[in-house]
Amino acid sequence: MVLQGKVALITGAAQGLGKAFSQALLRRGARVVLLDMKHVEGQQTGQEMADKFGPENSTFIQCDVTAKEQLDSAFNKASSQFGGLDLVVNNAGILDEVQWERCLAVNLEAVIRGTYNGLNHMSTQNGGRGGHIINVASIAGLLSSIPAAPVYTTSKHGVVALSRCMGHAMHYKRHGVRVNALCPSFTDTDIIHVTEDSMGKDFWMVPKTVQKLGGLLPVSTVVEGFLQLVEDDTQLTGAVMRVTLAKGIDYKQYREE
Ligand SMILES: NC(=O)c1ccc[n+]([C@@H]2O[C@H](COP(=O)([O-])OP(=O)(O)OC[C@H]3O[C@@H](n4cnc5c(N)ncnc54)[C@H](O)[C@@H]3O)[C@@H](O)[C@H]2O)c1
Ligand SMILES: CC/C=C\C[C@H](O)/C=C/C=C\C=C\C=C\[C@@H](O)[C@@H](O)C/C=C\CCC(=O)O
Repeated sequence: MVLQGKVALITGAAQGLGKAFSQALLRRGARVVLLDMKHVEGQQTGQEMADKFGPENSTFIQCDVTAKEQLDSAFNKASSQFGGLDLVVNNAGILDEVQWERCLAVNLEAVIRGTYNGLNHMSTQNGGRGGHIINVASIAGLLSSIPAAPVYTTSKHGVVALSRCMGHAMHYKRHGVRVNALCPSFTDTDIIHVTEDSMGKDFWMVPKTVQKLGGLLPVSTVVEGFLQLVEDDTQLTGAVMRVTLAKGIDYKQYREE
């Protein structure tokens, strides 16, 4: 996808990966709607983007992705303000094994809703232009050996499965919308600074695992993978991109099922 003039909606865009993805898209000439539940950080990031790239090219909408009305309304606002959507990035996520129901609601249910909303808005069947949905999963969504984070891992496995199903050629033919998953390993953002309050007694395993894996990915490497996926012009759909320190950027290969 050539990004110049395209319209993207990104959830969890106030900070971390979502903010970096937004900035990368704006740099390439896209217009970006930033969604986040954090009002102060979101306003600040929105202002930063407006100052750098022009106020007409981005907007911040406060939105808790788990609240159906807020998410639906944010999609409607984004679409009417910028004249349709071309790219939806379901990125908002949390790591919370204590309030695990919330973890599933943010990481999985809201990504399902965001994927369906993206299809509704971009489908050629509904008068849309077609487009691309990128669901931010995690390497955790491809592993079954993260005992400290069973619900987070489950949620991310769900995101990978959802993206592969909705990225299937059957859906692509119907809607003209590609769906792919992005699976980074541990990256240098706030989410990995876990405490006992959110992770329970096994929280200490996270820094240990990071150490065992050789450290954290810089955000810039994940942005590089993200941009490769967005700018891919081979009609890739249902794909799962991995970004790891050990192997860099690659795609998980699946046998025919
Ligand atoms: N950093 C990593 O190690 C890593 C690795 C793989 C995948 N991921 C995934 O990347 C995504 C982005 O995380 P990050 O690393 O930038 O972490 P982060 O904590 O810096 O950013 C997450 C953002 O999501 C927002 N958010 C959380 N709940 C929300 C809700 N209900 N509604 C709207 N916004 C909400 C937060 O306010 C925050 O701005 C997440 O899905 C995460 O699971 C992160
Ligand atoms: C616990 C989740 C924390 C942060 C969220 C984020 O999505 C990152 C997840 C990234 C990767 C998790 C990897 C966990 C791996 C464990 O199974 C560990 O035991 C593996 C240890 C060594 C593997 C060595 C290797 O294969 O190279």
